[in-house]
Amino acid sequence: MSSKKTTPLHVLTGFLGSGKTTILRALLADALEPVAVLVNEVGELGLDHHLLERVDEDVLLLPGGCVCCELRGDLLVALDRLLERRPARVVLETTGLTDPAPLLHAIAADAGLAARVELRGVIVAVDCERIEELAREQPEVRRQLDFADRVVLSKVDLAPQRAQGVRAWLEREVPGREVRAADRGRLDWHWLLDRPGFGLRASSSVEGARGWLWGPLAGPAASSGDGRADHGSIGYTTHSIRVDDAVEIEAVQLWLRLVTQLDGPRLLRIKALARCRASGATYVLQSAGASVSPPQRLDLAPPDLAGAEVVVIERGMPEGSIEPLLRSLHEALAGHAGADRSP
Ligand SMILES: Nc1nc2c(ncn2[C@@H]2O[C@H](COP(=O)(O)OP(=O)(O)OP(=O)(O)O)[C@@H](O)[C@H]2O)c(=O)[nH]1
Repeated sequence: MSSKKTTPLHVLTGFLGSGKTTILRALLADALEPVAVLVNEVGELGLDHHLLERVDEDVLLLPGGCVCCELRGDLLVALDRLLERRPARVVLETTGLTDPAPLLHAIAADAGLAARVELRGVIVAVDCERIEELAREQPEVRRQLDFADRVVLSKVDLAPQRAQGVRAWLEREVPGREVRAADRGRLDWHWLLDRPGFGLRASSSVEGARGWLWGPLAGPAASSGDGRADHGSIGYTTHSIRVDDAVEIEAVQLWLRLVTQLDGPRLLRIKALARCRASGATYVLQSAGASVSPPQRLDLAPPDLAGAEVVVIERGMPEGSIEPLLRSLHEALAGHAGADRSP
């Protein structure tokens, strides 16, 4: 075991909308030590750092792709930059579509980085309401669970009767994982962060990780031999929209409810930051599949946001459906609630 001082690095993953940012926001609010954060987002418009409500040099954003494939080089540079600030620990929040294997390999294979960080394991956020359906339909979910050291159950308050069943399901599907429930993001940080990871499959940090990363990989989204996640074959598409004028929050929220009723399973994630026309306040509007969250008012609003920024992540929508969907979004942003989606 090395005696050099290394910085604990925690990988926080989980499917789109599973509660990663909520956990991280609670952690940052409670942390008694300097925690640096790297947030990777699929969409080109990075919104998550606003949701963390902490915008400073200890929070770095990596938007526009996945660190497990197209942004791997950027990941290493960004981690290097964060480590320069000598944080007590670093948390990497992946996108919801990340395959942990090539990501962990990229970290372990970079000799400079591997000498400076101690991989403390993979934390997977699991949406209690949706996990079983997601595991059937979205190949990344199984991969993320396969690599989990600790599983955090989120949204237990929305589905308290499901929590016990989800625990039993996890024990059947990925036996031996440590599982705890979060209370709207909050949980025992000592349990989450201070205990060493990779304990289930290997003996110690990076070297140990290397062994199991290159062992046989299970699951339908297995990476290619060179460690690249093939997002192409399970493709997703992102659409980013900006408007300069403030919006009617109710109209956009209604649009969100309508489109997710129609196309929930294919509309993997929609997130909007929007300035309210009536009050001038900034709101986050969002959905994950067919599940729409209530509008959330941001205390720390981005000063340069005059109108709205929206990211739509979809998988498998026919081309002929996208154009009317985006047109109806523009109409909702302009204030026409329930806008017609027909081509
Ligand atoms: N009621 C309730 N809502 C939650 C809980 N955890 C997360 N949410 C809500 O679920 C939605 C998605 O949560 P996020 O934390 O943004 O999920 P995420 O995994 O970071 O999403 P992506 O970064 O887009 O993949 C938000 O509206 C959250 O407020 C919870 O424990 N209870």
